[in-house]
Amino acid sequence: MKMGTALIYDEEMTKYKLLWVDPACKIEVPERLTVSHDALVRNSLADRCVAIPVREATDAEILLAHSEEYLEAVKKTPYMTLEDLKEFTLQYGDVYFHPNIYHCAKLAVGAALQLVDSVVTGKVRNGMALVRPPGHHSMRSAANGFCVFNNVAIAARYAKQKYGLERVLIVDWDVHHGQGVQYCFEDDPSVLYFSWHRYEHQKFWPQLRESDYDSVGKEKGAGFNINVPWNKVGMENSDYLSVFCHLLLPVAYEFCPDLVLVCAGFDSAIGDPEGEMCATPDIFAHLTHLLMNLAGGKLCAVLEGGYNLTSLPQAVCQTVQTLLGDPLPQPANLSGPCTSALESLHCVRSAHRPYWSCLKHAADLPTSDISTKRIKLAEEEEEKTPKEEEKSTEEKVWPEPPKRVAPPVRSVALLPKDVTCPEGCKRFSSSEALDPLTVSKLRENFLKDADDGDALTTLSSLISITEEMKKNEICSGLALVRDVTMAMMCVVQHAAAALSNRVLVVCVGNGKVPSHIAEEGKALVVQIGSESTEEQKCKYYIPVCLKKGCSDMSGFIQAVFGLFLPLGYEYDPSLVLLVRMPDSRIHDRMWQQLTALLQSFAQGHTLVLMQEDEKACVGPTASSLLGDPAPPLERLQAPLPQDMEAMERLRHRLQADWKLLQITAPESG
Ligand SMILES: NCCCNCCCCCC(=O)CS
Ligand SMILES: [Zn+2]
Repeated sequence: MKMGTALIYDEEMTKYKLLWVDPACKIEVPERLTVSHDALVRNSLADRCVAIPVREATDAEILLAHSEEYLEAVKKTPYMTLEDLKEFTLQYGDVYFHPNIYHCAKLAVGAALQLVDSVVTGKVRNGMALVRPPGHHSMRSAANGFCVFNNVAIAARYAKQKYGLERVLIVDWDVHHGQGVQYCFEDDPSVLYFSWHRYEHQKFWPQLRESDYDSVGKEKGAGFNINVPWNKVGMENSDYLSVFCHLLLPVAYEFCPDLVLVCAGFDSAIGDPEGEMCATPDIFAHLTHLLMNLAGGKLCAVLEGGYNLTSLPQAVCQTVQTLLGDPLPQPANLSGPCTSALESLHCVRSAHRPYWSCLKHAADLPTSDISTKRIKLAEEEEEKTPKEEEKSTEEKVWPEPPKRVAPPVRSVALLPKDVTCPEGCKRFSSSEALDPLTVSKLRENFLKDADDGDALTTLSSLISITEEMKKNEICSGLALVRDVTMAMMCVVQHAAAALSNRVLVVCVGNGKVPSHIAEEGKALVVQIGSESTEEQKCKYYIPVCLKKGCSDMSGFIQAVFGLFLPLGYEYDPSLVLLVRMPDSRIHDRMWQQLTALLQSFAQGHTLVLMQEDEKACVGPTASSLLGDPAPPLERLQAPLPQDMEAMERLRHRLQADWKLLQITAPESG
């Protein structure tokens, strides 16, 4: 049954601010929280959430990540004069104290712990805590980067201690490196910390050598710390999605966490004076969605940074709206990752090759001298060419994120009469008859015997469903049909021709897929099975072969992240047709993961076709279409080398046409 989304916020955390002049700290203002919460209220998102009260963290909880002497020192700050506070602040970097900041810092930790309790006990499915001060820079005995206590690090330790969780994933999409989190867990294999951050070859704050991609963790924790340095500003949506698809998600699924914590900083969004990146607020809807099927959906997002008072609230709303299960926005401007991002991606994948079986086939590191020399050359080159005056971040403009309207009907089911309709789904019965022209075309094009009334009804119903999707009256649907291939042909033909849709067709299992439907590019057909179907005929028909077939979960999930998702994002369809071919042998859990992840595209307009005898799949498919998190896959063993090599060759061949398939910079080959 559908559980809610927690929202944890208390205006007490707005009651501290900078009391003196300090240029480095002036951006960290109370308004960051008020504009974010006001936007959630204004967009009717707050009242759709479960409001959970904050509480103060106890000393014991704070001591999970901090030293006693540090806590004792911070405890004295409420009684300090302004001069004492200034003096006290001097011992730390890029942070300020205030008589009420200790109280607020305890509430920020308490808010994160309340969120963990609500999600882990199942009171809610997921949630977000809007807090300040942020946490990910604070260290065992030091405040830093606006942070006093490490909210998320404490939450991870708390979750493991109180609930006996074995594995916690921390995703830090803030634009700064959460060095405090890295130090906390770098020798701990039970906490996987992933962070991307503005780095500029160590020139950007906090200018730490250990923020680079080669900090992979220590001793038993080797492999469980992943740093993606952004060596240029201006990173866009494509750069973020490429790192998720080709690095974070494969590793995260292999890690198979019991809980996902997000250091949800939005200074990585366009317009932020710290990040100077160009990713638009709607991308956070996709980043959130891509993490929501890990850990059975147990996801806790805790605010970190974010200083542009326009993009911050927009990104917060995009994140919360996705946590609530609303359809995703069409991703904006995917032009393919930039060279610098590809270099970073390549370096990180190579550095982590020894630790993750999904990366075992990552190409070698670009030999270091070439890479640094090339980068030096590139920079000298850049120095020469006069940079056109960059707009300051404050003048940056971007379109309002698109309204994400949930259609009146979430999901329909086209089923034989004897099959019960899953709860939450609406049984589809073609109410209005189709126009006679369409009917006659169906007869002549698709029906083996023209008098097959049932087949005609099924096909015309499928067409009606695609039309109602087009009008956004229905979000998604599933259908049990006698012949999936004929049904697929019919839907693609109609959708591509009549509705000028771009249709992404995902065929799971062997079976002849008439590739002519892909010819003119109105449909992109990807097929995954156990037979190496005839060589890839054209740019729009892409067969993926797994030696052991679709029952091989680790090979399958690599195809999903390494191929299907990047292709889908780049193709940007307005309809997704998911076809379960007869005897595909795919596991239900993998099927549910795929059904959930494909809703990244086409604002969730997914139509699932299954053979009539697969009645048992109706329930699980419906729950994924209704937005329930897919159950976690078991821990994945290594994918077959020959499968990975085949996918590597396929990716290499296709990346010229499909930029999001690239994982290395062009010249490094
Ligand atoms: N503008 C370039 C100078 C860098 N200033 C760094 C100030 C600390 C930022 C910490 C932060 O944002 C936490 S998420
Ligand atoms: Zn930050």
